[in-house]
Order: sequence, then structure tokens, then C-alpha cells
Amino acid sequence: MFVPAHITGFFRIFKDKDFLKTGSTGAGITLNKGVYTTIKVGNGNIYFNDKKINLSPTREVMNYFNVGSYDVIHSSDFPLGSGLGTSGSCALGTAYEIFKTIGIYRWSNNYNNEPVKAAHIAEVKCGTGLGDVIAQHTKGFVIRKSPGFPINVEKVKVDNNHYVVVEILGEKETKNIINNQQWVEKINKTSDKLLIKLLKNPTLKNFMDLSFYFAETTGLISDEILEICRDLKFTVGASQAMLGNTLFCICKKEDLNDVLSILKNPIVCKIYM
Ligand SMILES: Nc1ncnc2c1ncn2[C@@H]1O[C@H](COP(=O)(O)OP(=O)(O)O)[C@@H](O)[C@H]1O
Ligand SMILES: CC(C)(COP(=O)(O)O)[C@@H](O)C(=O)O
Repeated sequence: MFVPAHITGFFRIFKDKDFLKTGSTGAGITLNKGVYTTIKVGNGNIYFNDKKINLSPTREVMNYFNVGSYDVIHSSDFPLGSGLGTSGSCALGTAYEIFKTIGIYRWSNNYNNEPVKAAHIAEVKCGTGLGDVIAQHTKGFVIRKSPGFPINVEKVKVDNNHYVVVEILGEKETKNIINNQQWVEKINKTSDKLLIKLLKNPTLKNFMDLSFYFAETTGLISDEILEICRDLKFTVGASQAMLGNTLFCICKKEDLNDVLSILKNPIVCKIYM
């Protein structure tokens, strides 16, 4: 099962005692790179790019479906902690694969996005995500209008001639931000009006402008990424992937070579619909 990476440009945090009501509003794009997940009968081991690790969101999903006798194997295009929703891809891929393997007979009485709910709950419990899973389930250029469930999103039509170029400059643990009250207040104060602005003019250009405003105003953007974004003004836009130490840029085909000449380790992607 392939689950696309997801880049959040800006977001607002909603916490609730109900994990299904906890989540985020905001906007982002899914990529044609991400995580391939398979499961096989085993001993409950988790492998990430051939390394055995105890990846908490994946473990949470395994516990949710109560399947300790399978191994989960993730093959990821991106490292964990890069703000590309890799933990969400792992959680959702695990949920889909387990659900497919154990069959819906166990859940037939209340099948309703069960794998998506399981992965969302896992991400929220682990502090590794709030809205990625819903966006990765929806795919494309996704505006999330309400947090969590019931799912309330707008999938914006985009033409296929844009590229998304990503440069990973380091790691950042999502939980250190979304579990910090000062950051939560700053994020929510900054993002308060951005969703309405994007819904009024749902274009990739406006998405990138609002994302850059959010990254700069919250102070989440690093000086290094800020500098590179200034050099990429000729594109549709550039900003920092939330919540990572990763730059992302959307550009037209005719500008791609110029973008690649500016970045050191660019990864060229497309928006995954
Ligand atoms: N080697 C590892 N072993 C176990 N967990 C890891 C390892 N490396 C990273 N992780 C976990 O992966 C998760 C990454 O989630 P997050 O910070 O949201 O990044 P992403 O943007 O990739 O989703 C975190 O829970 C982090 O603790
Ligand atoms: C921005 C974030 C809270 C975290 O995203 P990541 O670091 O990629 O796990 C995301 O889940 C969202 O709600 O939009």
C-alpha cells in the first residue's frame, strides 16, 4: 500500500478529549513520493527502510487492531522527522494493510473510514500529527475546514504541470511543537484568518503566499530556509514544510532548472492526486 507524503503549509491546532475531534485545520499538498507499507505474519516487529525500529504511530495502529502477530515493513522515500507526514504515511499504510488482511468482517457493523480513524488516533496519541492522515486519505491540494472527524475538506482542482521541489535540511520532532502551549498559541493566533483567505481564493499561489506568511510570522521558519525562499521568488512560491526543517517550492516546468541550480540536494516531486 502506497500512502503519499503530505506537506502542510499552514495549520491551526484543535485539542479535544476525544481523539477523533482533535486535529487541525489548514492546507497542504500530497506528493507522488511517500511510504510503501506491507505486512506479513511475524512477531510484531516494525521495519523502516530495512531498520527494525519501534515507530510509535505504527505500533499504536497495530494495538488498535489488536494484531500482534504481524510484522510491518515500511519503505519510505523520505526520512522520519522531515515535516513530510512520513509518520502519517506509516500509520495510514499500516491501518489499510491490516484492515485488508484481517478483512472487514470484524468491523462490518461499524465500518466507516475505520483505517483512517485508526491512523488519525495513532498520530494524535503519539503527537506526530494532527491533520496529515486526513489529507493523505483525501490526496491532492487539500484544504481542511474542520479538525478530525467527521471529515470536512475541500479538494482543490490543480493542473498537472506544477513541480514540488523539496530540500530536507535536518530533522524536527513534531511533538516538541504541538505539545508546547506557547507554540500552540502562536500558531493559532497566526493562522486564525488564513483558512478563510485561502477558501476565498483557493489557488496554489495564494496557498504558498499564506504558507510563507505563516512560517515567517510564527517564527517557525529557519533563517537558512528564509534565505533560500527569497532566492526562489520567481516561482509559484517557497516556504518551510510544517513541521520540519525542510524547504518546499512549487514551480512551473519552465522554472524547474533554475530552481535546481539554487538548491543543493533537491528532490523533485509532483502533486499526487
Ligand atoms: N529511529 C527511530 N526509532 C523509533 N522512532 C523514531 C526513530 N526516528 C524517528 N522516530 C519517530 O518518528 C516519528 C516522526 O514523526 P514526526 O516528528 O511527526 O515526523 P514526520 O514529519 O516525518 O511525520 C516521531 O515519533 C519520532 O520519535
Ligand atoms: C503540521 C502537522 C501538525 C505535523 O506534520 P508533520 O510534521 O509532517 O507530521 C500536521 O499533522 C498537520 O496537522 O497539518
